[in-house]
Amino acid sequence: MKFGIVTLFPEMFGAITEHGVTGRAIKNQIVQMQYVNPREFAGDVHRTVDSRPYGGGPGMLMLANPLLQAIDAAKAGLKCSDAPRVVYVSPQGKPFDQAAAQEFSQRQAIVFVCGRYEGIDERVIDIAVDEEWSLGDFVVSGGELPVMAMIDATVRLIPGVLGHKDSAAEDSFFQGLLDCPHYTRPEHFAGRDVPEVLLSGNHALIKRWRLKQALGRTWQRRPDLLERRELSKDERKMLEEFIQELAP
Ligand SMILES: CN(C)c1cccc(CNc2ccc(C(N)=O)cn2)c1
Repeated sequence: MKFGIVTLFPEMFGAITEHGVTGRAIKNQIVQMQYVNPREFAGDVHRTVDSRPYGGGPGMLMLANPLLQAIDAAKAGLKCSDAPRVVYVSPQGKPFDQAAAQEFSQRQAIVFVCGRYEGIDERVIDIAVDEEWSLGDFVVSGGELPVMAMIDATVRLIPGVLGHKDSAAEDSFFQGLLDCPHYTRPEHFAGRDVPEVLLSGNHALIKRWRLKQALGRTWQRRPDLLERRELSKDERKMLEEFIQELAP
């Protein structure tokens, strides 16, 4: 999978290209990253990429012309048979979630546009942006960090990227639930023991316990996620049991 990144700060992306699962995916050439800096297309001697907003207001906006040229260069640079879709990441976008990461991971390529300042001239969105996505309802200084998070969430779902093939599949967000509690050695720590079932070696029981914990936690912390998820008869029974066990 290829990513074309339009950004004023390409060096920020070292955070995902030099480390961990994403770094290994790039080293193994499962993933390719290319960068285009709008400053390369700034016409004037000062290489200006921002300008004050018409109508007044605080802050600056990214100029359309350098951005549009950078987006075109990024699309061309990916050399994809199907033109890659251009994704602009901003607080005004559609909420990104695991399902979106799953869908992104099946694409051949994506061009991400990282806004800075107070955003970009709207005509760039009208002319060149195919999709607008948001990492959540908050503002950071630039689109780079949200884009890196989206790329990380996407890349780990590409087959062959994660060592233990089940790791991603077991990501409980896969089943629309929060994750269950996890334990590792030592068995006894700070006067707290690992739940017996996890030491039993009974994989059916362990699987059931984990699903029950995931259902219970989701019910406790994120009831909104439960609303969006059909529960099977057995899952409903497990959730009832979990609630019973809370306040016997
Ligand atoms: C209107 N405005 C402030 C703005 C507009 C566009 C880009 C930026 C750059 N900052 C970002 C980008 C994305 C997100 C997110 N939630 O995905 C948060 N912050 C800011």
